Amino acid sequence: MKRYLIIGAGAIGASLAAQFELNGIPYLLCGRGEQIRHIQAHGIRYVRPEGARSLGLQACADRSELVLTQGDVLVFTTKTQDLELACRDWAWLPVAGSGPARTASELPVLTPQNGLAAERIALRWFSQVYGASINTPARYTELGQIVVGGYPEPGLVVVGRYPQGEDELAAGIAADLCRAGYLAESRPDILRWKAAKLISSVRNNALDLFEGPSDRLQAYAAALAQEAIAVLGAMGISPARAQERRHSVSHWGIAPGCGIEPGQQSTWQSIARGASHEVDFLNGEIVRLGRLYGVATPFNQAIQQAVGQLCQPGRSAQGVCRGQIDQLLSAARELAARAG
Ligand SMILES: NC(=O)C1=CN([C@@H]2O[C@H](COP(=O)(O)OP(=O)(O)OC[C@H]3O[C@@H](n4cnc5c(N)ncnc54)[C@H](OP(=O)(O)O)[C@@H]3O)[C@@H](O)[C@H]2O)C=CC1
Ligand SMILES: CC(C)(CO)C(=O)C(=O)O
Repeated sequence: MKRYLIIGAGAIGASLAAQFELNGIPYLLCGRGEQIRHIQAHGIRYVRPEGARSLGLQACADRSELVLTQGDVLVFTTKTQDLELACRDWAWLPVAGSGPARTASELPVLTPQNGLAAERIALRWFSQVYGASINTPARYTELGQIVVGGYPEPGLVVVGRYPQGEDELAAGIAADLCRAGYLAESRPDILRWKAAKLISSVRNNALDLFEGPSDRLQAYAAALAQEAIAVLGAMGISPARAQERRHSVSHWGIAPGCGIEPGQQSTWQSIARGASHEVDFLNGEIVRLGRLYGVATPFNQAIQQAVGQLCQPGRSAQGVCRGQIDQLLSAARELAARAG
């Protein structure tokens, strides 16, 4: 029987676990630190637009106590910057039973991270990697509480074998996610779906940390997205269009007043908690790919650099650091002039 081992008890991991718990899908949430200890002791306060409830979750704080089985699917729900370490920690764990998998590296893994880097990272250790693009407004900023504002379904998910292909397992995972309440589907071209999500991540996430006149913020957002589109074009990737979804999603959105505020996406949340941020794998991924494919990316480079400088290690978790859009614009123009 299939069981989902969800590794990382943050916004995505704990909300997936909550949906699995509520809908009878076998899972175990494997986390670290005080968050998972708190979940083991008290469960979570799960806040949805319909209301908040206390929910006990199947949780594990120590993977050495765990027996992996042939039906396990590993779902890595760490931020991209933490994925390599998580893969190394899990790949060589033994798998019980007489099936084909002897170590976890032979079990399927699912990578719902934003960006394009996660699947490449996971493939170094795992032979069956399934990418996922997940659109779910989920918030983890308080110990023991997860808010998910997607309504009526918690979120939209596309799953596919990486680098491409559609198979029974991808279809089975999508079916389980549908049973868990998501609008989910499997597709043979997961890279195109992740590329489409990356455009919106580079447009919005890091810019949540900047303030200034809204027309300049909007113009900067458009420039970030244009660079991403140019880089993806140079790579020969045509991002998936919303109309390609098999489900109609026109009814779906973020419920007003649900506790998810505009401008507080996953990067903002990491910084609000004093945790490390993912910008080097979002805007930084566009910069890296731009360097590989010969596309200038001064706007993404300037924001990656500015966030890196704003969020030096060891900073306090009190208050989210803010940059000024005008300074960011000047830095991007200078980089563009230098690039010629
Ligand atoms: N939040 C959102 O609304 C959305 C997020 N995403 C994407 O999903 C991914 C996850 O984001 P999100 O859930 O917000 O991130 P969070 O920071 O909320 O959660 C990640 C969790 O993983 C834990 N973790 C890190 N390394 C390990 C490890 N080795 N073993 C066990 N646990 C570990 C972290 O612990 P610790 O707190 O100790 O660091 C943290 O609790 C990102 O790629 C993000 O871009 C996609 C769509 C929406
Ligand atoms: C915009 C959002 C909430 C969509 O899922 C997201 O991906 C993030 O916060 O990084």
